[in-house]
Amino acid sequence: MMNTMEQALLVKIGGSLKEAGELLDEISAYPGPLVLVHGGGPRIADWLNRMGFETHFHRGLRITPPEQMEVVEMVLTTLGKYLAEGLSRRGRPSIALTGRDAGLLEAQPLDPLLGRVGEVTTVHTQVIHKLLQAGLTPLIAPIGLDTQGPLNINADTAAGAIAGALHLPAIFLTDVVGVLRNPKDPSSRLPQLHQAQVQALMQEGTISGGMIPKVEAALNAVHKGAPWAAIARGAQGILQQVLEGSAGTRIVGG
Ligand SMILES: Nc1ncnc2c1ncn2[C@@H]1O[C@H](COP(=O)(O)OP(=O)(O)O)[C@@H](O)[C@H]1O
Ligand SMILES: CC(=O)N[C@@H](CCC(=O)OP(=O)(O)O)C(=O)O
Repeated sequence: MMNTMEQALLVKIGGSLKEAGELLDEISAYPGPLVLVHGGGPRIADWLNRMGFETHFHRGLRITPPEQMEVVEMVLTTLGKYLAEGLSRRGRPSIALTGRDAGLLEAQPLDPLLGRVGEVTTVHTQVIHKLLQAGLTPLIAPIGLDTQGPLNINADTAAGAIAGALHLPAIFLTDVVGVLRNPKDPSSRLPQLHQAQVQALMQEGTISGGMIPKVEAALNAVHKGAPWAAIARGAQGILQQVLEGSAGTRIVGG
């Protein structure tokens, strides 16, 4: 049987994670192949604010007027380069990509009312496989492409689509220990959820804000072919703990 620590994984790095150094130590030390997707919501908000733009969310998605898309793309691209450098320095050579590179993420607008917000329609997995074969870790920023140009894709949504296309387990690292029964009580972690339970928690409002795209992405990954998906807090030792089932919330099919 394959050693669990050599299991290939997709890991989504949440933009809410502030301790990037410790997290990069953890991710770079993982002994198996990794495909990484990163967010950057707080940094995007900061730059939009500095540029004098107002930002609004609808169900966890940033409404992105075309004139704000350039800022979103600049922030995510720069952040990807910074993270790739940090991982490479720690001994895991990594390449930062966006969906524009080699046509990686084909996308379509989600709803005209959300502006340049997109969803992934096709993941061109070949480029990911080629990088992995070359011993390089792909680190993907959630920018997709349609005929009009780049689209802002929620990083969880992008990670779910990519994990599904690659049939890889997905771990969404964020700033909470998992899905909480009471969002104010970190000891109320729900260890495992299936689709109907997730939907009930969304309907009653227990799952809200940025947790909505995360659970929806986890469900989508599982529907598209990922064996499972988990939501966990980015911390030292977390990947092993999630693989063992001792941390996070695991989302399963059915
Ligand atoms: N039921 C819930 N359990 C845990 N977190 C929740 C829940 N409902 C909403 N949240 C919120 O979701 C946040 C995580 O989403 P987000 O801030 O978008 O993270 P990231 O930037 O890592 O993608 C948590 O910090 C918490 O405020
Ligand atoms: C459409 C949409 O919401 N895009 C996100 C992309 C970044 C992201 O998802 O970052 P986190 O992982 O930090 O949330 C945004 O503009 O914030």
